[in-house]
Amino acid sequence: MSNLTLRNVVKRYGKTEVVRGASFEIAEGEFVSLLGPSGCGKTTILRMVAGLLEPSSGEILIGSREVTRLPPDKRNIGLVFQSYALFPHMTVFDNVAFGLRRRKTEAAEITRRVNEALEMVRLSGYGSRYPRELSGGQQQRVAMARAIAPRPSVLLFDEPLSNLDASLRDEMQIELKRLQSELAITTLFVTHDQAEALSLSDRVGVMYNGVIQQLAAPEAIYHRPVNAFVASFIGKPNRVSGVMRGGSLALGGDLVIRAQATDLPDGSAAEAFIRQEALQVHPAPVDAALQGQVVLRSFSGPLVQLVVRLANGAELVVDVPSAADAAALGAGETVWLSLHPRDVILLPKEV
Ligand SMILES: Nc1ncnc2c1ncn2[C@@H]1O[C@H](COP(=O)(O)OP(=O)(O)OP(=O)(O)O)[C@@H](O)[C@H]1O
Repeated sequence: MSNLTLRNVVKRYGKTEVVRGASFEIAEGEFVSLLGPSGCGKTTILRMVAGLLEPSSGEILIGSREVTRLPPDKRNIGLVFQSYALFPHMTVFDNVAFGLRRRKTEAAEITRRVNEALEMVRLSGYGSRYPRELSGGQQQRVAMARAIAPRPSVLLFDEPLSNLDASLRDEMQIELKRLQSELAITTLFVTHDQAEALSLSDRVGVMYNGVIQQLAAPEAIYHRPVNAFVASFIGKPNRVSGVMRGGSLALGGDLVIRAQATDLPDGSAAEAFIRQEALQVHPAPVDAALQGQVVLRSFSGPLVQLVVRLANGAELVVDVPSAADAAALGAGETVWLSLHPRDVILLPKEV
């Protein structure tokens, strides 16, 4: 086991920088996800760590060993891809044994480690099957067993669950979390699925445009985003613009959003990001609430979603638990929205 360090890693194609100076460290046993929209550069980072792509500049270290220009098989990493990439003509046992045989591990030790790895992914007894005789989820577990059997220093996952259907993906997420915490292997996980990244990771790096915008614990990413990209990418919150007046955001008319202490100067343009679950709906006026009108109501089972239009034309989406009184409100009704100042994320307006 080792930590993984990237120092100012850049990848350039022609004049385009697709990774612009990535610097971060993953501690021993830590699980870090890179999360971002398609094309942001997350897979490129993973492939450089794996040794499948050479950085244009910068350094990659596993433990204290510099591996920047070493081939993949000299890095002691385990790789799991979206496509499983199992060898179709080999049994499950031989697939899992592959890395160990390449290292000339002794036969008895191979058998022991393959069985141990298959047990860890709950596939004991499947050793003599071929990949085509397994479900997608089982094949992905074989791929995981193959990655962990040689006891790598670092595990790399490239969207490993995105080929699985939704219920299997949830199940595999729990499996993966269990496996990683049992093995405590340093892990870099690439995904575009924010729920997956938030629920699995010790820290999440949100990427956009070749830059890691914020690398922090899931709660910090969700509640204390550092910029508008992170705030709007995670959870798709409501977003309203205004001007700072006495520590609150004035939206125009007499609409004001109170926030917690902020260092944004009075008179500056700012945006408030408000999660849909942070707003409370009232059928009658309450203190410091925003008055509006319900323009849309949709029922989704556990939640009713209301779209409320404020006097300035801004529309806010509110999630109301189905069992709450406010869930009975319908289009056309006048409502008041309240929220706690701590639930308002205020950021300077980006131009
Ligand atoms: N060989 C290449 N030549 C030129 N540009 C490339 C090459 N490979 C990747 N890119 C570009 O690098 C950028 C980052 O790609 P990357 O695969 O890392 O994105 P990603 O965030 O993993 O997206 P996805 O989730 O779609 O895989 C993209 O804009 C892509 O078009």
